[in-house]
Amino acid sequence: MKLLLLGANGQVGWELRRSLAPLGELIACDRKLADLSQLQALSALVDRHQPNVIVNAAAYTAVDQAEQEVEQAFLINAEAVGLLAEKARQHDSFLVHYSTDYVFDGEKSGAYLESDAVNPQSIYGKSKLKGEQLIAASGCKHLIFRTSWVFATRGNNFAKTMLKLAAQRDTLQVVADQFGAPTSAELIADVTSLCLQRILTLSQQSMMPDELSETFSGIYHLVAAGEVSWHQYAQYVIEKAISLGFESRIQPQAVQAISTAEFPRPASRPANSVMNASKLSRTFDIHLPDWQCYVDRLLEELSPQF
Ligand SMILES: NC(=O)C1=CN([C@@H]2O[C@H](COP(=O)(O)OP(=O)(O)OC[C@H]3O[C@@H](n4cnc5c(N)ncnc54)[C@H](OP(=O)(O)O)[C@@H]3O)[C@@H](O)[C@H]2O)C=CC1
Ligand SMILES: Cc1cn([C@H]2C[C@H](O)[C@@H](COP(=O)(O)OP(=O)(O)O[C@H]3O[C@@H](C)C(=O)[C@@H](O)[C@H]3O)O2)c(=O)[nH]c1=O
Ligand SMILES: [Mg+2]
Repeated sequence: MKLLLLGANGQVGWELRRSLAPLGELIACDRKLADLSQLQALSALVDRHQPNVIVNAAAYTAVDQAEQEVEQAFLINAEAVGLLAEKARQHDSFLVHYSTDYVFDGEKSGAYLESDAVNPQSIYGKSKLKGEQLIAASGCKHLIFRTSWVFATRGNNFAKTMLKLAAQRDTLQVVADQFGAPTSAELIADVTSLCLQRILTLSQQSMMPDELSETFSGIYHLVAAGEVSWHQYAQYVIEKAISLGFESRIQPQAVQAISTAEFPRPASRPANSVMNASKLSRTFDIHLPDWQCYVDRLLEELSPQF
C-alpha cells in the first residue's frame, strides 16, 4: 500500500504523518516537495509515485486574506484539487480530502447535514466548495471530510491565538453569536486512518467490488461532539489554562462577549457552523468525543511552554 500525503506540515497534515504511517509506505510532502500551485509538477509527482491513496491536507486557509487573494485561493483549494481528483481517477487511487463548515451560510437552525444546501459567504468557502464539486464530478473514489474550527498543538489556531492575546491584554473581546465545534487535528487524522483501514481491508479481501467502494465515496461531516460559540470556547481555554497554572503568562482575563457586528472582518463567517456527524459515525462505526476532550489535551500539552 502506497500513500501520498500533501500538506504534511499543516495542523492536520502533521497528525496524518503519524496516523497514516502504519497503513503502508507513506510519502509525506510539505509545500517544498509538492506545491499545489505548480500544477504540472503536481501532476508529474502523482504519475511518478502512482499511489493507492492520495490524502490532501494542503489548503489555502487564510480566510480573511482570501478575500484579496481570490485567484490563489481558487488555485490551491479548487483547481489543484480538481487535478488531484483527475489523477486519482486515472490511476484508480482513492482520494481523501478535507472541506469546511464555511461552505454553509449559517442560516439554518439546527445542525447541518451532508444533504443540506450549501451557500458559502466567503471566498475561502467558495473555493473549498468548488474543490468538493470538482472531486464529485471527476468520478474518482473519494472521501471528503467536512470539518470545523481545527486546532492542534502544532500550527496556528484560535485557541493558541487566545492564549497569546491573554498574555498581552487585560480583556479579550470575542464574538458570541457564531456557533460551531472546535475539532482536533489529532481526531481528524485518527478518524481518517480508521476509515481508510476499513475501506482498504474490505477491498484487499475482495469483499468490496469497485461499485461498493464507490458507494462509500462522498462527503462526511467530521466534527467533535457538542457546540459552543467562539466566546464560550475562548472562555473555556482561558479558564482551563488558569486551572493548569499558566498564570505566570496569563493574568485572569475578562473574556467579553461581543457580536459579529462589533468585530468587523473582511470575510463573513457563518452564525451557525454546527454539523451533524452521524453519517460518519453510522457508516464507519466511529465515536466522536466532545470537543472539550481534545482542548484539554491541547492545554496539557502546551503547559510546559508556559
Ligand atoms: N484550520 C481550520 O480551522 C479548518 C480547516 N479545514 C480544512 O482542513 C484541511 C487542513 O487544514 P489545517 O491543517 O487546519 O490547515 P493549516 O493552515 O494548518 O495547513 C495547511 C497546509 O497547507 C499548506 N499549503 C498552503 N498552500 C500550499 C501550496 N500552494 N502547496 C502546498 N501546500 C500548501 C500549508 O503550507 P505552509 O505550512 O508552507 O504554509 C500548510 O502546511 C484543509 O483542507 C482546510 O481547508 C476545515 C475546517 C476548519
Ligand atoms: C482573534 C479573534 C477572533 N474573533 C472572532 C473572529 C471570528 O468570527 C472567530 C474566529 O476567528 P479566526 O480568524 O481565529 O478563525 P477563522 O480563520 O475564521 O477559522 C476558520 O478557519 C477556516 C480555515 C475554517 O475552515 C473554519 O472552520 C474556521 O476554523 O473569532 C474574535 O471575536 N476576537 C478575537 O480576538
Ligand atoms: Mg484563521
